[in-house]
Amino acid sequence: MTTTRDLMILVSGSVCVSLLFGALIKIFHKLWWAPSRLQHLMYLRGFRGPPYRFIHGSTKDILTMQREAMARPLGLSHDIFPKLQPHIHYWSNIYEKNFLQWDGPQAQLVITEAELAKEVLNDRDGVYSKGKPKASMKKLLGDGLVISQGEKWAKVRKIANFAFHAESLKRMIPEMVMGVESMLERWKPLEGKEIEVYEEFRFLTAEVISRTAFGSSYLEGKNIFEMMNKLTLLASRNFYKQAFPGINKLFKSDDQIESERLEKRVRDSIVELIKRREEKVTSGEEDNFGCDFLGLLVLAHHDAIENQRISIDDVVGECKTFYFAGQETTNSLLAWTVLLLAIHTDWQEEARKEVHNLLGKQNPKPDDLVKLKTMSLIINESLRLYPPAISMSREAEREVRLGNLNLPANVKLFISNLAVHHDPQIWGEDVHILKPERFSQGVANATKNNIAAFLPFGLGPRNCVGSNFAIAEAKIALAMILQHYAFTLSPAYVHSPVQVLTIRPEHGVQVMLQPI
Ligand code: HEM
Repeated sequence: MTTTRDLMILVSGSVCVSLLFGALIKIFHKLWWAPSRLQHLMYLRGFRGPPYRFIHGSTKDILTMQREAMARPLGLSHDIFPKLQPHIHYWSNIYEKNFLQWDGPQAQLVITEAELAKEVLNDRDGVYSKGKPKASMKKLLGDGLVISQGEKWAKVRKIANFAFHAESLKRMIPEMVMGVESMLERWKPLEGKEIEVYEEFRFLTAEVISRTAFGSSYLEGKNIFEMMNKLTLLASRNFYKQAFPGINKLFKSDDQIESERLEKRVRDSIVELIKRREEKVTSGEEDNFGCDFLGLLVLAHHDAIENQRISIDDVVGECKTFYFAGQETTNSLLAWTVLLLAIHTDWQEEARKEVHNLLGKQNPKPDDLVKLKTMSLIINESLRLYPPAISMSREAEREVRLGNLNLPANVKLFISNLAVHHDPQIWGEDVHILKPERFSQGVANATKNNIAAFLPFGLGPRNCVGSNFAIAEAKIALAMILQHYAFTLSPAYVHSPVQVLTIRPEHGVQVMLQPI
């Protein structure tokens, strides 16, 4: 005879089975049915690319190709596109210049054509959003300016534009000069010897962003930078990792646990920084929060109008974003430019001549920077060959016509500016050769009026808010180095650009330093 207990077991058993069945159907739909159907639709619309593979999409192939490319020696060649984005180099050759790949179950149109990149980045109809960030990127950058969208983005972008506009930048120049002076002081014992500059520029760029944006020093923010550096490594290592839905919530990988721990510690340290700034006002030591970026953020956090206020987590997210974006990128630009000048000593001499004619032994002043024309050509060519940020991501919010393609809604877009910068059809057969003179008649002339052919700082409403800051810092550092030193490449240098979100020299950049 069936008891009530048996009945309950039967009912709860069937509920469990139907829940499990429902979950399986959902997973099957997400990981197989939806991508397969979308793939079919996109093939019919003329999109080509590697076929979708269960769960992983194209990511396993991408990781394999990247591993193989990293193992191939590069010599001293500047032909870095096949090394850093081997899958894009390969697939854009065998399919189409703009092809379809799969970031796990998500369709992703890879764009290597300048015209399409321009259309997406300019986003005249407001179709292309930044999309949902990967969890690891969110841990690194919070919901800061690089990631945020809509009103929240617009509010902070206004603050950042103000904090880094030309007049504010002028006030930052002396801090930049001071940072370079202390770096050159550190270099004195190494005169006539080998020096590794990537690490040197890490300290410099960290010191400069700390002083100019956060009113502190590298030493004060040291633990934040160290933790951000670890988070960067973890975010980069897990960029293409895919997991079965739900599994990553039940079983966290060591990297996830470590990222969560670091995320919390970074938050605590930044909240401390914010509190110290607030206390200066509450204790009467200062009558405002300050006019640097942190001061403006804290002010926005205390806005009298409630719906204008930004939360403490927003302030933390922006600080993380600027600690990262303000340091890693310029660090990379400086290291690659010094490498190029160490190899191409004729251009080093040209740049030094210009610096001597303009500045003699004086430190650069704000108005001098625009007059360093040869330096601008060299920096542009360095940014073309070794763009610190080699890609940009977007998502189509709705169905849209892109070039001659009909793009379905919710497809991700991956723009490879590295591919565009290394495209011989745009730059000519000497595309991999350092030729700063390409830019001598201006960027428009170098790109034959195709403005999206040169995208080191992006384009359109989401372009880089710190581009002038980065160029000013790079010019000051290079000018002051050239005033004091000549340098050649050390025999110890091994050319191995690697992507750890930005492009880094895997083994550093070693140069021999000769005082002049
Ligand atoms: C050589 C140095 C730099 C390079 C190559 C670079 C590159 C870029 C690129 C390509 C973008 C556009 C991303 C996209 O469209 O998705 C971007 C955005 C951004 N950059 Fe930079 N950047 C540099 C320096 C800096 C500095 C020094 C700062 C801060 C002081 C900064 C802060 C930002 C921020 C906050 C954004 C997001 C802007 C927005 O979405 O509104 N960058 N950067």
